[in-house]
Amino acid sequence: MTSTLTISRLTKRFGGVHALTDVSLTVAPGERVALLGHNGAGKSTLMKIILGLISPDGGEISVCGATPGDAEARERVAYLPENAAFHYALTGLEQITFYMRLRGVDPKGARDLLGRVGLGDAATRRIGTYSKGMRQRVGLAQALIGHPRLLVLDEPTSGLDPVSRRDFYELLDGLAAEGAAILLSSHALTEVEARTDRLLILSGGRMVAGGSLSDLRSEAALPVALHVTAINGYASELMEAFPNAIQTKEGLHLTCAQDDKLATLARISEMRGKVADLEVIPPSLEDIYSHFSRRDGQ
Ligand SMILES: Nc1ncnc2c1ncn2[C@@H]1O[C@H](COP(=O)(O)OP(=O)(O)OP(=O)(O)O)[C@@H](O)[C@H]1O
Repeated sequence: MTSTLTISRLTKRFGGVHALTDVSLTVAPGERVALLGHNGAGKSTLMKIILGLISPDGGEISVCGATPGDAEARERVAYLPENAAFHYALTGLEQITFYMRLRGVDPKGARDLLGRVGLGDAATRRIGTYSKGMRQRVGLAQALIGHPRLLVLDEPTSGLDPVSRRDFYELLDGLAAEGAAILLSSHALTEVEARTDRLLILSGGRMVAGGSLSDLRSEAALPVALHVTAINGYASELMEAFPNAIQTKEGLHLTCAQDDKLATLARISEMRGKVADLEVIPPSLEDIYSHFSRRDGQ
């Protein structure tokens, strides 16, 4: 399938700052891709280049087959900034009608668009009375004008409560199911783990990792943690069998390499008469993320 967004060896400098170095990525139609990275990693720079707001120093980029900033690309790409600001005195309906006119789209569809993002009932209320979650929805409605093929969303759920976040991702799921490609930046790791198809990690302007969580997990090969709860009175016997473990109130805590996981489990299983419970804790997305971010010397 032809990618909606194709970036190859993109480079951008600001004076002595290497904001992006050799960055390559693709986003296919219907794919939801999360862009992760520490502050200053280069996420906004990458988004600005995709939107055609700034030019790269090197590399190639194609948005729906066009060059960013061209009329064709601008028509097909939508952007939602982290804190979308609207005129507080306008109603949602007035605001979206205004944007539709600006984009040369028939504003008759404004109410439907607001209904689609769950603002049908609030359409004629002033935006000044909306909650942050509702304002984000106005931003999304604005981004959806003209059926964009690529949505670029800058930390779209920051500041939203868990229910609003879930609703927001449900909207994105629907758009992706219709074939829109979605690239969103986020610092909320556990959230994007569950709600996107692929994660990309930028660190110091370089793309240091990319793939599904399980791809990243196996590439990082971080140790697995095991919590063993001892049957009353057997904690010290278990400690003797695993001298490198840390003794806890209920039993012991040990770590082992991914490759040793089954062998370690087998050893614990041999001691089942002394073990009340066992919990295997895989590395979290935070662990995996710090692993890749650190690898670049950050
Ligand atoms: N216009 C500019 N002039 C000079 N340096 C810049 C400019 N824009 C970005 N930079 C630098 O480029 C690097 C990447 O910045 P960028 O804003 O892309 O990071 P980011 O990943 O979006 O960070 P954050 O998560 O904090 O928003 C940083 O070192 C930043 O200071």
